[in-house]
Amino acid sequence: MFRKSDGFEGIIGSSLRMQKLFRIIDQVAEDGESTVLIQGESGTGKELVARAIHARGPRRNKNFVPVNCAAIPDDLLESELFGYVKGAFTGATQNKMGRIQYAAGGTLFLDEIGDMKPALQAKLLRVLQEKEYEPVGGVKPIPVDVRIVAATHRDLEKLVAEGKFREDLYYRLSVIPLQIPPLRDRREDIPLLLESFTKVFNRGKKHPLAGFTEAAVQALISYPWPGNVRELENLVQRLVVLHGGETVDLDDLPAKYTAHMTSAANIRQRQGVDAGSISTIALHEAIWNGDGINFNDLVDGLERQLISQALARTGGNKKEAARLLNLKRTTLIEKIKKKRIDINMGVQRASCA
Ligand SMILES: Nc1ncnc2c1ncn2[C@@H]1O[C@H](COP(=O)(O)OP(=O)(O)OP(=O)(O)O)[C@@H](O)[C@H]1O
Repeated sequence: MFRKSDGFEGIIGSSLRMQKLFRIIDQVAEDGESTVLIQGESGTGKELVARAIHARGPRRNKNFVPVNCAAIPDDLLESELFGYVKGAFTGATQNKMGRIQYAAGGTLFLDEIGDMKPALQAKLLRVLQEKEYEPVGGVKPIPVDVRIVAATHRDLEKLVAEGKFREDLYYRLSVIPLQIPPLRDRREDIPLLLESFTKVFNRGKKHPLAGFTEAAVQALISYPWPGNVRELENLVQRLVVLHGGETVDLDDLPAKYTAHMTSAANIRQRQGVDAGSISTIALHEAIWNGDGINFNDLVDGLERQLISQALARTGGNKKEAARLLNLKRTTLIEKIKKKRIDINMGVQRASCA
């Protein structure tokens, strides 16, 4: 979808939470050995994170091998992972290399690890503890050097408590636990994701999508996104097809993306009061959930957006951007450095808007 040069290894996000995640990915990647357990809801980008860990670490020149433990039937998963020797079962007419061996020297990404059956969990534990495995039907252990990155959208601790997941394997896997926040907990990223996906899906289109009205963006910012970034990506793809050449307004959004608002008219009214002001994004009531808000994240996200937009409007000219923001130039430069704001990103965003 995104190129590796977009965002952080193709992961888009400028919220404080994502910036923190990027820093941790770099630390984890550098280590190159420890097992990582990535947890997060479906569609939050767990596979992207696993790929980034591989791509930024010392194993990058060897294979990254993804295996979806939920998608492969139980009886096939064992031979897919560990391979088999000739004669292991009817139809095994020759030796077959398993994906663990294919990942040797590189990274094995075990997606949906929570779905792995107990017998296989025991075999995997052996790989982690002894750094060796036996192919199906084999008698001799084969040594293997592989980094294991596992992911799940399930609560593994709960599965352990219910006796469905081995406790020893859980501890072995979660040497480095990474939690990816759901999109509703980093709503500041939504405008950037909308712009970035629009740019991608607009490529080569005769009638590219012109963008989104402020009201449409407001509605999308306050939508709960149960399908996370995958859902947002799919929505933008659909809008590019159905509304090419237009600016997406509230009425163009499928009903479920506006149903959470009190009424469309209500939003327009708010817009009227504070037309064009980005502060309505951060102050929208929908940011309040049962747990309260993350004040620092929201303020940081708002600052980033304002700075990026000012840079975008001025083609990256810091002096002009500082004037638009009514900030001292030195203050702006300090903030750009401290927040590691990508000046080019702002300029690109301006040219695609
Ligand atoms: N921060 C992000 N920036 C850009 N694209 C993203 C981001 N997060 C997710 N995506 C995109 O969303 C889709 C789902 O991502 P991915 O498969 O990594 O999620 P996942 O958490 O592994 O999902 P699942 O648990 O369902 O396997 C992909 O198309 C991916 O490119």
